[in-house]
Amino acid sequence: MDLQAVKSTVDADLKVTIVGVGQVGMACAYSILNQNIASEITLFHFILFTGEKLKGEMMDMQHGLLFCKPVKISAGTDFAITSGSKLVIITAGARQQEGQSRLDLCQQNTQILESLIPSLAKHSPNAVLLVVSNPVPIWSGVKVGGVRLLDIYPNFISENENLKESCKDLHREVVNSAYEIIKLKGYTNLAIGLSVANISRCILQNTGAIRPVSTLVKGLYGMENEVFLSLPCALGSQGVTDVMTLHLNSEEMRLLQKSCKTLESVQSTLQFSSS
Ligand SMILES: NC(=O)c1ccc[n+]([C@@H]2O[C@H](COP(=O)([O-])OP(=O)(O)OC[C@H]3O[C@@H](n4cnc5c(N)ncnc54)[C@H](O)[C@@H]3O)[C@@H](O)[C@H]2O)c1
Repeated sequence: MDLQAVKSTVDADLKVTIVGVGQVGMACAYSILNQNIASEITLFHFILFTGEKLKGEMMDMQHGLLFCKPVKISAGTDFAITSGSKLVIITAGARQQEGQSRLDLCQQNTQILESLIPSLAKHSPNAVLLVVSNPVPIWSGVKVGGVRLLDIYPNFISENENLKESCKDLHREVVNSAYEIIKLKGYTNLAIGLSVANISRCILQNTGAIRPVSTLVKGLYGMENEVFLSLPCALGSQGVTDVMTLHLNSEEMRLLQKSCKTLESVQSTLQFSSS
């Protein structure tokens, strides 16, 4: 078997299903199409919510194939069309409105996920599920050459008053940036689409690269309960293969555990139709 034959076998097997064809779903589909990382992109949508839009989105992407590497584009409202996916990306869900936090969407999106995941898993039992619908907790950190600045010079920020203020401003801006974009254009989609395509590449090509994604943190950093929150994780064809252990100072540890408690208290209020 020559290399080309091996390559085409691998490529032919990389089906990605995108669930939900709203702003985020289509930005993910378009970014994945442009990055030549899937052999098939399937758009799936609940029949109740679609009208003619699903067909329109599929045709629009198909018309662009002249300018991309060959990819099969399909779409449908029957779960059977998602069969055999390697990766299922869920973007169906209520979106944040101005003034709403990610946590406000929890109950509504939990019910949507409950209605989707069993059937998606039945048709693609080996797929990695990537949930984009909110709430998705976000980890963010600054490193230079893979090393945290604070690990080299722990007092770098605390000894420099101007820098301390700049860091606070930067932190505020990062935390508020999505809300600012929602205020300006009504939703966020392009950056998240590119970010999802990048995560998809790590999974489909089994790269082992580190990306911040939300994962089960029970047993890590002294957290005892079943909470999912974002930490830097190694990603491969099985999804999250490792969670990175970071050196956190006592303040960072306190904040991480505070986030854990916040998510835990939201989780405890959620109602599941199966329970
Ligand atoms: N993880 C992130 O960083 C990030 C960034 C942006 C948006 N989001 C989230 O992604 C989700 C989608 O956002 P969007 O801007 O594409 O919204 P949108 O309104 O444009 O599209 C939502 C899609 O979900 C479908 N949908 C809505 N209710 C449904 C239901 N009950 N059952 C099945 N399908 C349903 C809609 O028909 C539509 O296709 C939201 O939850 C949003 O908060 C996450």
